[in-house]
Amino acid sequence: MKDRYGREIRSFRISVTNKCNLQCFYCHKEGHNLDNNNNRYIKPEEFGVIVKTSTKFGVRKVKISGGEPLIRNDICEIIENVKDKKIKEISLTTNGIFLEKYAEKLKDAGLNRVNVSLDTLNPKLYKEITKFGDVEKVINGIKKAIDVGLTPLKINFLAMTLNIKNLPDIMKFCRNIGAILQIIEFIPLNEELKKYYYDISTIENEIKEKSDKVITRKFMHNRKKYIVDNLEIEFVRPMDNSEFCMHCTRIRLTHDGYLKPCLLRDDNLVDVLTPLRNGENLEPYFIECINRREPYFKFNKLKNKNK
Ligand SMILES: Nc1nc2c(ncn2[C@@H]2O[C@H](COP(=O)(O)OP(=O)(O)OP(=O)(O)O)[C@@H](O)[C@H]2O)c(=O)[nH]1
Ligand code: SF4
Ligand code: SF4
Repeated sequence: MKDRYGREIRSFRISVTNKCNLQCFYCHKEGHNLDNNNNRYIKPEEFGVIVKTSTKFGVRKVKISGGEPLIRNDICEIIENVKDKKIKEISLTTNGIFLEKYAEKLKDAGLNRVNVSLDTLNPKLYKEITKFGDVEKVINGIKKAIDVGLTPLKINFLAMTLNIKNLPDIMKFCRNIGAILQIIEFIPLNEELKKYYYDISTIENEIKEKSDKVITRKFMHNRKKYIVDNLEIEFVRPMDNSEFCMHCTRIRLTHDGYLKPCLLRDDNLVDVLTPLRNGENLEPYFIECINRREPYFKFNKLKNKNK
């Protein structure tokens, strides 16, 4: 099904918890919502029903996120329930601290690949950014995940003024271990964070010039992917980027059971857990969520078909 802006629905990002073992100063608290009610803790089989319904509207890829998804001790059961013949890929985004411990079990449960956040290899700076994190654990987790085949593994590098000097080291690391590098533009959530904003277009231009090949990821916000000396580098530039939003094919589920039409909005959620627990058909709730979708950064070429 397409939304009012002609955008298809292909991927479903499900937050399985709003809790995290780290406290990054820039955290979006993506899993966080108005409702902090334990009764709305979603069970593995409930994720299964919700994801199965989403496949009727075009979803073929599931991204599991948090908070930190690996703090749920039933994470493997969640993955087993989400598996469906129509779902072509299940991936998970993690801070990597518990990855070494879980990698093999996740793979056995049916997870295809992981994205790991890594803003620096420097232990001191890593701790400064994450408050409690030990970067050694993350590095070991990444290596283990590659060993067990949770690949292609992506490293998420959030480009900020305070870590941009670390980018060459991260590039070298990714090249050595065969990971894909995602360079993500930082979205300052408040005035105080604006000093960390770093415009990644200069780096993108440099990389574009050096690259051997450029690929556009259709259905993934039309993101550009560059290949430089065997290293794949992808740029994620959501800030004020109307093209990014125009090609957005994602819906989300909050950790407490609301369908979320857009990452950056909390005012248009659709409760799907209550109807699920009342034994209702969930399709009308998905239709409502899809109808509420709007590109956050609008582009004047986009036409609202209802107008
Ligand atoms: N604004 C916006 N940003 C997004 C969206 N999806 C992902 N991002 C950004 O991209 C970052 C990386 O997301 P990941 O969860 O690692 O996965 P992904 O890159 O979206 O997906 P894959 O490349 O397919 O693994 C997030 O931290 C967000 O900053 C989206 O729909 N809207
Ligand atoms: S690891 Fe992710 S969820 Fe946890 S605090 Fe950092 S940004 Fe937030
Ligand atoms: S900001 Fe909203 S509309 Fe834009 S890409 Fe992200 S989720 Fe999609």
